[in-house]
Amino acid sequence: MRLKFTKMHGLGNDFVMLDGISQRIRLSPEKIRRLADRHFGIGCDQVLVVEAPRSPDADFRYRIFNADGGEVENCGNGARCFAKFVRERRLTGKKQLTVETAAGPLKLSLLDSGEVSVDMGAPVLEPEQIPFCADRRAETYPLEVDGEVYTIGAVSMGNPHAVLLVDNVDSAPVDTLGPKIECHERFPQRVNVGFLQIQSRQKARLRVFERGVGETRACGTGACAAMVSAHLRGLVDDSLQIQLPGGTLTIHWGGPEQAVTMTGPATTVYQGQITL
Ligand SMILES: N[C@@H](CCC[C@H](N)C(=O)O)C(=O)O
Repeated sequence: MRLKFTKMHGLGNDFVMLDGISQRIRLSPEKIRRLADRHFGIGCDQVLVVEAPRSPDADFRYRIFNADGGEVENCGNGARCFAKFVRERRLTGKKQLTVETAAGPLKLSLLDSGEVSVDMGAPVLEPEQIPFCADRRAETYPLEVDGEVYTIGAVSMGNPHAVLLVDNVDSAPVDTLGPKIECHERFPQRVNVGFLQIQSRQKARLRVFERGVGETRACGTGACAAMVSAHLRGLVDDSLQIQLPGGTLTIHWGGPEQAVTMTGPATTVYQGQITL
């Protein structure tokens, strides 16, 4: 199978983008791993496949796969790259788009500044829907790892996130604690793990250990989940600049039941073809 692809990134969270409308794509988990492999393939955190929508209300559908080959529900940086990809590939001329994802429809706007703004929908906080094992919904939960108890927020942005507050993200135990929480038994579908440093009511820093990938340069849904968790704890205002290792996202959230909005860049790196 010969595939045309575009390599893109959102703040360094990188993607192999595939147009599944003008070419036939059949990807096994092994082929996804091959595409994502930084030594034997193209290299990326996620593979995103654009398809025709199933509903007449949507412009497109897309599917997201982690570098480990697993399909996931949602991807914030991928959503921004998708909006730019379909314009650059001339699949649409629209600047306002609705896309179907496994987590439900997303609404996206290509801004005159070149950035993309995404209505990420309302966060899900009910433990069983995250899914997270807890007796009842709470703003924070104690989570025991290797005999030590950490305080976490648990949020779904279509995909599951745990959020821990740290004094300084530079010294946070992302590589050691991240994988332990990712596979913690209380998260039956595993979880993305965010380490959040609050700097002021409008600014924060974040590192994310992503499910199925490891630490990434940025995580869009992770930034949204971090905003929700910090807001629920009363630590931040409705607009937050979140600085990730790869750059800054602006996140807006007005509180429970409201949609989270994420705004940031999407960058095309190169196009190519690969035979799988
Ligand atoms: N990088 C993404 C999230 C991708 C999926 C995640 N690893 C998961 O398993 O849920 C983002 O920008 O949101």
